[in-house]
Formats: sequence, C-alpha cells, structure tokens
Amino acid sequence: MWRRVASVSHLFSHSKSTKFNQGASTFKIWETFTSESEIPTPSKGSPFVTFVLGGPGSGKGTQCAKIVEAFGFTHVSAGDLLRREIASGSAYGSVILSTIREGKIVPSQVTVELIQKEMESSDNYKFLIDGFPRSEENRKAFEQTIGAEPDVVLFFDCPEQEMVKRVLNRNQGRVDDNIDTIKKRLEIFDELNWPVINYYSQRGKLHKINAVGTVDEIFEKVRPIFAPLSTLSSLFGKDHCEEWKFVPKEAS
Ligand SMILES: Nc1ncnc2c1ncn2[C@@H]1O[C@H](COP(=O)(O)OP(=O)(O)O)[C@@H](O)[C@H]1O
Ligand SMILES: Nc1ccn([C@@H]2O[C@H](COP(=O)(O)OP(=O)(O)O)[C@@H](O)[C@H]2O)c(=O)n1
Repeated sequence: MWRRVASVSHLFSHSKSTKFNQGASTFKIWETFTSESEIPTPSKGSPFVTFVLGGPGSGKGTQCAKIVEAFGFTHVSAGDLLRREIASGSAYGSVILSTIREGKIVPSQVTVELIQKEMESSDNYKFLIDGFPRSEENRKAFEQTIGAEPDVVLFFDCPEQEMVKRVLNRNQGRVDDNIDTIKKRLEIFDELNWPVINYYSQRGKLHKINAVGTVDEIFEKVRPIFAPLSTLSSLFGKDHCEEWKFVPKEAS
C-alpha cells in the first residue's frame, strides 16, 4: 500500500556545505509502502545513506555485496578504506595499522575524511557505509563533516561465539583476525557500539537483523527493507530514478 508523506527535510539542519547539500532541495519526499517497510526515497541533491553496523564477523561485508548486487548501492567499507590507506604508504598508515592491530578505533577525523572522499568521487547517490559509525564520536564526526544523517541503519545481531568462529575462519591474512585482537575488538564493540545502536533505535531508523543462518536466509530478511527502492524504479522507470542522482551545483 502506498502512502505519500511530504516533510520538511531535517537532514541538513546542522550541515556544512558539501557535494551533497549544495543546491539541495529544501524538502524531501518520503514514501511509505507498507506498514512494515518504511524508508525514505532518495531526493535530488541528497545522498541516500545506509549505515551497516554489527560486531566483527557478523557478516556486514557479505550482506553488503548482496545489497549492492540487488539494489545498486555503492559499498563503502570503513575497514577497507583504512587498510587501503595503510597499503598506500600514507602518513597516517603506521598509526592506523597499530590501532587496527590493537582492535581500537581509528580517530574519527581520519575515517570520516576517507569516507567523504569515497562518496565525493562516486557518481552514485546510494551508499552503504559498512562498519561505521563504530562509536558516538564516529557518528557525530560524520554528521558534522558530511552534513547528513543516515536514511537507514542496519544492525546485524550475531552471538559472540559465532562471530569469533567466522573471523577465525575468514582467512584473508588480516592482522586483526587472531584470537587476541578479536577479544579486544569485541570488548570495544560492547563498549562503544551499543550507544550508537541505541541512538538510531530511538530515532526509529534501526533495522535489527538476526545474523544467524545462511547468507541467503539472512539476505531474505534484508531484502524487504530496500524493496521499496526497486518498486520506485519499476513504477517511475529508470530515467526518472536517474534524476534523483546528485547534480553538481554548477551543472544544475
Ligand atoms: N551467514 C553466514 N554464515 C556463515 N559464515 C558467514 C556468514 N556470513 C558471512 N560469513 C563468513 O564469515 C566471515 C565474516 O564475514 P564478513 O562479511 O567479512 O563480516 P564482517 O564484515 O561483519 O566483519 C567471512 O569469512 C564470511 O564468508
Ligand atoms: N569506523 C571504523 C571501522 C573500522 N575501524 C578499524 O578497522 C578494524 C577492522 O574493521 P572492519 O569493519 O574492516 O572489520 P570487522 O571488525 O567488521 O570484521 C576495526 O577493528 C578498527 O580497528 C575503525 O577504527 N573505525
């Protein structure tokens, strides 16, 4: 069932000028399709941001790949960006490496800057920001720098024992996929991630997904959350959806 609600955008109320809010329309149309699945539609000039939360090994990256394939998002993994920064030999590299090795959180300024660059260099307007925000500091830094709040927040809820098992089997040669670092990462997750999860839960943006089961079983719980996006494409046609893409100020 369709229900259309027009609301004044609160997304940019405290925003700085970025690629995404320059020339942005001052309103955002929200579409509600069913009482169970309620997500805002993308609007011209604003990115459609999904944060993907969950403990180490909860399956965030695996599910992101499925969402990208099904719904055309651009996947921005905070951990991958940090590892890429280390590999690039950047000035931050050694600090990032030791922080990751200790299972701690890299200063938000560094991570947000990397995310911002990645978003700015993409032609897409739909982003999955994976493994971020991992702390209230991360969350606030994103809001202040990028100037947007997420439209959707996914939280993959997985028992610790299962996360440990998956991380130890991941076998990607990561410096932090060993039992000592995993223990620290789980401690840090417990301490810093719950306030973020509670924050978005209180704002009605959180979709908590039981992350136990096969990859496909879990994706079947994720799919309905984004289904309204593909319904929009088929109803209005691809060209209409293309119009929602960000248009640089000078070109609009
Ligand atoms: N539902 C699942 N059941 C079993 N193993 C899984 C499942 N989802 C992911 N995995 C595996 O667990 C490991 C961690 O998954 P990954 O997506 O990298 O987690 P995260 O990004 O949350 O750290 C990977 O080796 C992946 O193949
Ligand atoms: N927002 C983030 C995300 C990751 N990280 C660091 O990168 C590490 C790996 O993160 P990841 O998201 O790739 O991996 P998982 O913990 O999900 O398996 C974390 O343990 C942190 O040390 C960070 O500091 N800040």
